[in-house]
Amino acid sequence: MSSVPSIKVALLGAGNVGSQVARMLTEDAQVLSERIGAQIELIGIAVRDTSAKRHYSANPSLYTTDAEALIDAADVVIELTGGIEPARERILRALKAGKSVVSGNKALLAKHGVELAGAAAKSGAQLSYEAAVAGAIPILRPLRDSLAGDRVTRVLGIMNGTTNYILDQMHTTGAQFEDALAEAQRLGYAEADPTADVEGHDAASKAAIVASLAFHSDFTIDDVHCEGITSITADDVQAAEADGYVIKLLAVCERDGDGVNIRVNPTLVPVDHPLANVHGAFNAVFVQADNAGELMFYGPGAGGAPTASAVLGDFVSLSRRLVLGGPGVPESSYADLSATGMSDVVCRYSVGIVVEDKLGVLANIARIFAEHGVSIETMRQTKKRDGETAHAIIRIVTHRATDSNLRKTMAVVDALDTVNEITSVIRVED
Ligand SMILES: NC(=O)c1ccc[n+]([C@@H]2O[C@H](COP(=O)([O-])OP(=O)(O)OC[C@H]3O[C@@H](n4cnc5c(N)ncnc54)[C@H](O)[C@@H]3O)[C@@H](O)[C@H]2O)c1
Ligand SMILES: N[C@@H](CCO)C(=O)O
Ligand code: NA
Repeated sequence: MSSVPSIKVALLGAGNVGSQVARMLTEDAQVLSERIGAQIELIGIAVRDTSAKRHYSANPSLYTTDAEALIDAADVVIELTGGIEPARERILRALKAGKSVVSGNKALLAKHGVELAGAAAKSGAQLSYEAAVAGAIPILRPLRDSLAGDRVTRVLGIMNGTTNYILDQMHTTGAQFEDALAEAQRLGYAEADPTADVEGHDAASKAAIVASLAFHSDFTIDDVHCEGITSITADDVQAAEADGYVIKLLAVCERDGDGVNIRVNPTLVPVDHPLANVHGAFNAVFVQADNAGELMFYGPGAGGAPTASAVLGDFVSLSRRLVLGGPGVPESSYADLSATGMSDVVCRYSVGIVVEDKLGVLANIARIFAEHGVSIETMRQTKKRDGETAHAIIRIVTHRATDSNLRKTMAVVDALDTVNEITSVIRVED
């Protein structure tokens, strides 16, 4: 083994992911040490309650509530507590002292990534966070290293396991939204506050991280247009199936003129599209690059052990560099591109409108679409009877239109006396 006598590891957090990392660092310590070329030693696990029951019980003497003292005694810090504070302060404490850090904290990285990367670059420490996006799937290292010589034009995919699990259950078993969410929480996929998952914020954090690496710029979650899945109903799911689609929460980061458009929204995906067959908490990410063409990354996007695999990969990689010596390689943000707004984004749409079932209503709606330059591809009407009044549900799929034209169209349609409700406006992936 090398002249580095040992690498002392501090683990912050022992929840779904942290406890699996503790297990791997304990059970695989010898194998990991061989791969790194130096003995590794887990010196402590910072938790809030040292007596709490955990998925994996490490040596009881390792648990401590004094995270700061643990960080100060370590060579490498693995942060798996989540949230902004005190995670941010603790990571900065480590980086400023030249200690390398592994984190899976996408919420923090998508908000304060520039500050953290700056602290790492200043002290020469390394900051790695493969676990932050798409769980076990290697996607950040490919973007950062393997594709560093190419020009990425688009990254698109399913980047949140919880919402994919919920939508998949709604499609395949007819499960209710709330039941599927509870199961995703039980299985360890969801964030501590699952609002982050279902409102799309978790996928938006990931999209900001991915876009920053893919386009060599600094983006934060504030640069991401974000819609979650809370408004998706069983009716939307059934209507999508009737038209030959499934609903997926997609994250898209793409070159848009001189900038980058970054968005997260529910999307209708044709049933024969590869993304339609991404089930459960699996994720899939497509990357398009000028020379590589189209690449697809697929695998478990959430869960304790799969995510711990990505954490350990980062840990081995940065520990090898510690053994070799020299500073970490900073991220490049030379391109300095800006995020673009939504108004010029072009795609197809599926809309659901509840109308009074009267002569001329359909023709009037079709006319409004045409007047706004939004061409209708298909239109389907079904009867809906509630109480005295006869209603119809109109489902329209449009040809490609700009986001602004579609919004203007829907505003005019919504104002019609004969329109009861616009139940959904969902983008359609070609
Ligand atoms: N669960 C997943 O599938 C998954 C996947 C990728 C990334 N992540 C990320 O990994 C991190 C951990 O996720 P998780 O699912 O293990 O969460 P979790 O809620 O199961 O575990 C977090 C643990 O950290 C502890 N903790 C919180 N604040 C603390 C503090 N100040 N000091 C000490 N301990 C504290 C909590 O008590 C809890 O035990 C989060 O940033 C999450 O976004 C999770
Ligand atoms: N809550 C996240 C964990 C993985 O990042 C998800 O469901 O995808
Ligand atoms: Na990953």
